[in-house]
Amino acid sequence: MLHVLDHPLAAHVITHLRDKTTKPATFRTLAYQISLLLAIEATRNLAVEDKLIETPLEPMHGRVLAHSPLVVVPILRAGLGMVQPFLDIFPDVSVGYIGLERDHATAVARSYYCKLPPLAGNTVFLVDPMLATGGSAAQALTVAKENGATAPRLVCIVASPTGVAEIERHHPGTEIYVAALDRELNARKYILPGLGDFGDRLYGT
Ligand SMILES: O=P(O)(O)OC[C@H]1O[C@H](OP(=O)(O)OP(=O)(O)O)[C@H](O)[C@@H]1O
Ligand SMILES: O=c1cc[nH]c(=O)[nH]1
Ligand SMILES: [Mg+2]
Repeated sequence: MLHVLDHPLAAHVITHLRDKTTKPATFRTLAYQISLLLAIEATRNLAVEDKLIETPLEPMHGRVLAHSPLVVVPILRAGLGMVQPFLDIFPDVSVGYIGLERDHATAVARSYYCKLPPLAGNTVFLVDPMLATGGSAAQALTVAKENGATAPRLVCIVASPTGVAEIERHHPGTEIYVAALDRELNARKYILPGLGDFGDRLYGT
């Protein structure tokens, strides 16, 4: 199922990310901000448990996160720009890495790295800012499942309708969280209107 962020702050941040005059340092800050909003949305249904505490005035039953380790898996390299908010807000999180690179001519993703902690029984978030043809994310979901993930969630900043359809075709039922669903792909399989090459804009390459 596709979830599209619906929040004025998300709209504000994504517009500045798209703006071609935004420089890498600002781009990285904005990537952090939008990923934080996505992390909050994608964890809306995490389990909580009761905890008896005392405020300075009286005892009360509060709620805290139940023990449910999270694993965040960026798809290198651009996905690295989405990891930090997960590390900052969740107490019990580990990080895995899947390296995939699209061929510039064919747009087909090639795997060059994989290092994953145990995924079985954990809540797994694959993070990659751009869901274009969907080829990279579909491959990464397959790898995550082969390594024990049961229902890995996909968290992206900008998605194309083609990419969403590709995920639904290969991995039906995947929860997909995006900040924006854009119009289409161009002939070079870039998202329109999109924001250009995320990895290049993040790292100034
Ligand atoms: O949906 P797809 O058509 O597969 O395209 C999306 C992929 O392309 C980009 O990565 P890229 O291959 O440019 O590598 P990079 O992150 O190292 O720049 C992006 O970060 C996704 O991983
Ligand atoms: O529009 C796109 C498509 C793939 N990768 C990007 O960085 N941007
Ligand atoms: Mg790139």
